[in-house]
Amino acid sequence: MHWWRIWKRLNAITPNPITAQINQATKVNPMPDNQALQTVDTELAPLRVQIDALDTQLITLLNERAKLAQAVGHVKQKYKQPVFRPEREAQVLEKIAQRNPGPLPSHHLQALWREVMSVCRAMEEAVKVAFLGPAGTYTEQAMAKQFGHAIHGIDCSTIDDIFRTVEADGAAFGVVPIENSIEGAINRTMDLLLSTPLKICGEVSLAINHHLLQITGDMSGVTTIVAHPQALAQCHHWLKEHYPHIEQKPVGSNAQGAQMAQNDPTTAAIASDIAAATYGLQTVTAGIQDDANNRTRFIVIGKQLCGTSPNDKTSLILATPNKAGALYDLLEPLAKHGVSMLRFESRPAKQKGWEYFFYIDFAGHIEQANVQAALAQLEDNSAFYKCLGSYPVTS
Ligand SMILES: O=C(O)C(=O)C[C@]1(C(=O)O)C=C[C@@H](O)C=C1
Repeated sequence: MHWWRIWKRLNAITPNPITAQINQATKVNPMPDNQALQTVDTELAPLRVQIDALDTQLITLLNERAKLAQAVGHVKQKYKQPVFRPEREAQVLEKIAQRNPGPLPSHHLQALWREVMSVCRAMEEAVKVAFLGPAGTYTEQAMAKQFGHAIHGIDCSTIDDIFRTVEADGAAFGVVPIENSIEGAINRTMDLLLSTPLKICGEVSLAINHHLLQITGDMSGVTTIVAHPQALAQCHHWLKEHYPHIEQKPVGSNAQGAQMAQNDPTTAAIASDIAAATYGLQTVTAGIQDDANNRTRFIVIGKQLCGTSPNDKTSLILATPNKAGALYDLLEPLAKHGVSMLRFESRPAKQKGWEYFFYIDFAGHIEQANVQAALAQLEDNSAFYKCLGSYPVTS
């Protein structure tokens, strides 16, 4: 028997003043384990009977919901319509929050419902989604946040691969990072959006918590720290302060770095807690990003156009004619038609020196009359115009 159990047994027979003090201070139940468990279980029994009864009702209700989703699936099949409808899912999630009487927080209920819709959707068809692999990346987390877990994830090794896989119908959707709250735009995604025929049909915002990971949690023999260049940049000051002499090596993804650290004690990785669990690494230091509110926004790309939801945004790429006041003229239609701009980024037009493409997000859906009027005028004013799609806003 473990010494701690023997000590507890002895104390149960002859209460000693030190234990009594500790018990008082920490409010530990002084009853021996089995007796305490029995007493607690007796008091819990009627509550558990009620939980079991509610679980039975929930099982029945969830299966009723799944049967309705199957019926929806048959109608969609008849009219050759897509299974995944992001605007409908956004509507369902909004209703969940509106109808929630508590005490469960709405964002927890919504997370549950994402999984409910994911399994209902899978009764229609398991949607194929391409993400930046290997297992354990933030992109995989973003994919699960958007689609739930009942999907067929296809792991790709680069952002380019994700675009190509979806373009070639190897997956119906892809999830790619587009901007980070510390480092700004993900340039490769921005550049690929310019030429792809794919549309944006959703977005996911994810809190990013980077941890320093090593196979045994010991940094004494570590000669290299590996991570995606974005993660290295997001932890730049922390690394400079704590490990200024260890070489930093960029790799394709943080999960790939974690995979490398799994097989090499001289390598430490910067990755998520999911990657740590996936590759059996120990956390040397948690939360090493320079900004505690580090977030990355991901977009969902696909061939599908999204219908309207309660709260949509639209993304465009524009270029101005090369003349004075062109940018002002370009954006004037947004103000004129009461459309609010949410994001404005520029990327150099690579073929032409000192000319730019402008990436603009604004509130509203392309099916709204004021948006259509603004877009018609924007298109007239632009030297280049591409609409990337309208899709539900998520926080
Ligand atoms: O309403 C639909 O179109 C459904 O297929 C049902 C459902 C759901 O479970 O609520 C499932 C998948 C769709 O992406 C949207 C919603």
